[in-house]
Amino acid sequence: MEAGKLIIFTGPSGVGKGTLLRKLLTQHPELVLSTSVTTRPPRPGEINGIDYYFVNVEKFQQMVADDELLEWAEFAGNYYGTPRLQVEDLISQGKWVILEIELEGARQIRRTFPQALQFFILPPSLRELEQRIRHRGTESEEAIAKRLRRAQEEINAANEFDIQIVNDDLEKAFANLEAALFVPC
Ligand SMILES: Nc1ncnc2c1ncn2[C@@H]1O[C@H](COP(=O)(O)OP(=O)(O)OP(=O)(O)O)[C@@H](O)[C@H]1O
Ligand SMILES: Nc1nc2c(ncn2[C@@H]2O[C@H](COP(=O)(O)O)[C@@H](O)[C@H]2O)c(=O)[nH]1
Repeated sequence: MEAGKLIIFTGPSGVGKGTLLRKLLTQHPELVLSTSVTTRPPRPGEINGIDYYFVNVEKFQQMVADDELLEWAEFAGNYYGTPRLQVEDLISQGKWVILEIELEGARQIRRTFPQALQFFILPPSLRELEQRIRHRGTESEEAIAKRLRRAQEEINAANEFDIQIVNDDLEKAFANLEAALFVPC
């Protein structure tokens, strides 16, 4: 059986991680996106167990205490984490598993899975990043402000990651992502 692989996908909120990943999964259905646990309330249209496992703070803290999360972090007022079992099972089955996570979680994974392939997605500018978050229309003003405050700190950490991709033109960014992911060995 081919060896499984862990792939980290990080970058500031609104940069287009989810957009790139949806395209990647459509074209490469053999890849698996890990479903995270979060205390953030669902956005309209989000489905429990598909977009996230939506839990309350007590349940999240219990999962942390029981060591059920591979990594976790607080981000813009909510908790997010990666269920350990699901990821470990998939990797042992030889799957390539993608984690779409924020910076602190990515750093934790880097320590525990140094072999993970790490992507950092950059915006063409902070101004464009702000426009993308606003146009998405999913966050309150307060949440947008929190996410943008965090964005600069995240961008400053881009060089910690193996591969940086600027998501300016979507098709170009996607081609760079595919090329880096499926590099011939
Ligand atoms: N290359 C691009 N050019 C213009 N708009 C884009 C591009 N990529 C993504 N977008 C748009 O930017 C918005 C944010 O994208 P997306 O939700 O994928 O970001 P994200 O990084 O997954 O955010 P979060 O971390 O908050 O989940 C969406 O409205 C999306 O359509
Ligand atoms: N550390 C983790 N970060 C995660 C996880 N799942 C998602 N995220 C990141 O949180 C922010 C906000 O997400 P949103 O859905 O509220 O916009 C974003 O950067 C995600 O990548 C996780 O399991 N662990």
